[in-house]
Amino acid sequence: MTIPPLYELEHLSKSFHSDQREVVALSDISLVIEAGDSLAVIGESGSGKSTLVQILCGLTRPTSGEIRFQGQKGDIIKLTKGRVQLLLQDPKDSFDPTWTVGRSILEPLHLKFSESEGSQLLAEAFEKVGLSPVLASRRPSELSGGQLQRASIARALTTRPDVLVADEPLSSLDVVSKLKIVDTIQEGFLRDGGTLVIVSHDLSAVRSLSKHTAVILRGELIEYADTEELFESPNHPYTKELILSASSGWM
Ligand SMILES: Nc1ncnc2c1ncn2[C@@H]1O[C@H](COP(=O)(O)OP(=O)(O)OP(=O)(O)O)[C@@H](O)[C@H]1O
Repeated sequence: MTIPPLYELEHLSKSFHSDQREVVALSDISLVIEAGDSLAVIGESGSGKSTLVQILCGLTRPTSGEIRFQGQKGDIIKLTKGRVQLLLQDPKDSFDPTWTVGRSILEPLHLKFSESEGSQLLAEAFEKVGLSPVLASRRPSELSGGQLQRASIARALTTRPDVLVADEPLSSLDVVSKLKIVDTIQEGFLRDGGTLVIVSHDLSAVRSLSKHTAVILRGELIEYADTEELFESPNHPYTKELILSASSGWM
């Protein structure tokens, strides 16, 4: 028996209606993501990357076309229950401002782990992302943007998801923190067989993290390839431009 891919997207489109105008965010996207794959989604601002991520997490439904998770159609939230972690660009959104950061991280762990196992996982995760353990007893407003982003990555990894869907997770980080996070995702998640979908403008991070890269331009998937191949010999003129502008520091 063949195992179906983790995700299959077929002719998927998504439109929004705002001010009586139709905005086509995604148009006729077909894509397969296998378990254990790491896929980067790149493209300019407004091209539809976040919309794609939201669809993968079941937070938005496509207007037309189909999405299957492990061969099954239906409500993606139900189908992926507990197996997909979404990591957002703004880490503030994933923490309760009235709780300590540690409590926010420990709370979802109660379902799967004992209290001492939870504390152990929290300590390990903080160490992996390079955060001092004392920060766990602070509130989100007492951490810098970069520290909070690292805490949200620690939180995403402690729940041991099968799939990590990350929308611009590196944007508020300095170079050293960025390298640390890339390393943590590689060593603490991908090496254990996790599946990653990452949206990022940081093409060097994309290059080291992802096996495959999808390029989106105005809602269309214009190129999909093995990451190294795509960076070495991009096919589409837009991809060439994107890689050139990144290497000259414009992205
Ligand atoms: N809820 C919404 N209502 C109306 N239009 C929307 C909505 N969400 C997204 N859009 C529009 O859909 C298009 C794609 O947006 P999306 O956020 O997916 O792009 P993006 O590539 O993630 O951009 P960025 O890199 O700036 O985050 C844009 O034109 C955006 O204005």
